[in-house]
Amino acid sequence: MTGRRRALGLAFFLLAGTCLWVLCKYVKDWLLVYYVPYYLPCPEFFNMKLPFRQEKLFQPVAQLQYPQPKLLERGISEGTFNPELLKNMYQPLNLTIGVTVFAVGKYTCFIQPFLESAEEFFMRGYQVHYYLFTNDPAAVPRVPLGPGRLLSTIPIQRYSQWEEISMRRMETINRHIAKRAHKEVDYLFCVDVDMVFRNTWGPETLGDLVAAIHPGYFAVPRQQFPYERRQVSSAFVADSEGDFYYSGALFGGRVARVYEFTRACHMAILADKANSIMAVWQEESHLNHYFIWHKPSKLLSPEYLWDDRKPQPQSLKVIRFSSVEKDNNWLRS
Ligand SMILES: CC(=O)N[C@H]1[C@@H](OP(=O)(O)OP(=O)(O)OC[C@H]2O[C@@H](n3ccc(=O)[nH]c3=O)[C@H](O)[C@@H]2O)O[C@H](CO)[C@H](O)[C@@H]1O
Ligand SMILES: [Mn+2]
Repeated sequence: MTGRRRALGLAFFLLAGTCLWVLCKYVKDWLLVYYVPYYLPCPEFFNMKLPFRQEKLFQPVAQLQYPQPKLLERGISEGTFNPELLKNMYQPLNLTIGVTVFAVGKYTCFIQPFLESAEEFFMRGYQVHYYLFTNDPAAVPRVPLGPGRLLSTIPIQRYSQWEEISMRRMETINRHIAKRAHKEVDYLFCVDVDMVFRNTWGPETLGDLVAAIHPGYFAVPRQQFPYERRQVSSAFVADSEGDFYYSGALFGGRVARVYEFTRACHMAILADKANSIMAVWQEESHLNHYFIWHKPSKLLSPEYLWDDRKPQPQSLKVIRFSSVEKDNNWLRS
């Protein structure tokens, strides 16, 4: 009798357990959050809702440990490529290179020197499409463009804080690629406007996902890189991680890769906003976080991103693109 009762009890527990497990599984699915995938390029997706479950934080079993790479052995720089050979390879491809640049508020004063110098040095002999985002289209000067080169001025709103203006570029670029740029360009570079070109910039810079070393950190041990170090931020990077400190003032690549990249950065920025936190160097921190697990396929040396305020070190043979002196207090007021 007790044996039968025990068997019945066991069967009951098994049944109840299974039911509970099935129930849990269903409830978990009901609790899914839905989001609208605004970023998908096809209009028919706009009314579609996709289920989204909070992504589990990826925790590697062992930390990725290897010595910090030396910059001077890496990175595109004078002497590491053959311009003649590259020209013969790339010219027949009939590529269009896009450039996004933002000039909001007083930053419109940088447009003229930026465009004039780009016309002189940037991707000469290729088709170039500049996308200039501004809150003040009337302030865009008329700069004569060479054949095959195009400028589109795109009106955008002005956020009150400069940090927000800078960070929102990720969102704006991402939407712009979905809406338009993916049909118009093969490669896209996204750059700061407070810059000028000073020397040739050619197809040696083209790659799937391209990044540049921040001019202030090319000779610094990784522990001293100004990555976001607070774990609550989605831009967090541990002391033992990171190859280079990349600049937020320049990134690029194949348009589809730039789309994925800007989307990931924008989502991470939104996640931080939801937690009332802003990464230490805004979108630059998120960019650096992204590049830890999605390494750029091409790295540009500081030749491609210098800063006029720094003396030119001997190791730097040419300066091709450099940030100009500026008065941040006046610009950001
Ligand atoms: C030396 C230094 O401190 N560098 C940091 C600073 O770069 P920068 O001082 O170079 O930032 P920035 O003032 O050039 O702003 C970035 C870009 O946003 C656009 N813009 C910004 C503000 C505005 O009112 N209107 C406007 O159009 C413009 O295209 C500008 O070039 O900030 C970035 C964050 O975003 C990065 O953290 C950089 O590491
Ligand atoms: Mn800048």
